[in-house]
Amino acid sequence: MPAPKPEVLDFLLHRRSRPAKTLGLPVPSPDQLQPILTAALRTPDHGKLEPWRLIVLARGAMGRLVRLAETRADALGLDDERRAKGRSQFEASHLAVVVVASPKPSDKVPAIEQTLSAGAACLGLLNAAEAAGWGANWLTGWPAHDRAFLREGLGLEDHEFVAGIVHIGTETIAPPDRPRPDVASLVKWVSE
Ligand SMILES: Cc1cc2nc3c(=O)[nH]c(=O)nc-3n(C[C@H](O)[C@H](O)[C@H](O)COP(=O)(O)O)c2cc1C
Repeated sequence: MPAPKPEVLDFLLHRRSRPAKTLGLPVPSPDQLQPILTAALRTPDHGKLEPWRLIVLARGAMGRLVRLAETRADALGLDDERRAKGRSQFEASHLAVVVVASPKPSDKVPAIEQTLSAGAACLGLLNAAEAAGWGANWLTGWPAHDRAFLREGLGLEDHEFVAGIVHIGTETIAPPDRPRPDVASLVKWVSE
């Protein structure tokens, strides 16, 4: 049995996101981000298909994405609230990592399992960022589901999609934790 790592278990018992709009400067440097990305991609992956890839959005990319979100909101006829939501995550962000689900053709590994692996990479990214002392938040929003935004803004191919846009930065305030699940009501033990 591997040696217990109580500090790691304690971390997992208390890990939490920080709202993207409360994340400020500084953000991780490329060198600081590298182990976080490496940890994120050390994710369970049935068949070693690597059905994901990452796009790091630096501050310089955000203005272009804000403008594209505006253009797409016009094209889609979105109301002011939806328009502002689509824009705001890029407006407020200094650094984000897009986890792109990039499914691979496989007779053995169903598409859903490849999607789950991409989701696991998102959680790995969140946890690694927090473990490294940063705040992070996993968002999507309508632009993450808009094919034109994905193609023009992020260069995704048509078979690819966004599993998550994980914003990373420095915590400025610590809002109260959200209520957590009642574990007993969600776990069933089966013994025979
Ligand atoms: C796939 C996915 C997409 C999400 N997209 C959004 C979003 O667009 N906007 C939002 O406010 N929260 C979104 N959330 C929820 C946030 O990540 C939220 O902060 C998170 O559930 C808090 O969880 P934690 O504190 O356990 O990390 C999303 C969560 C998941 C799993």
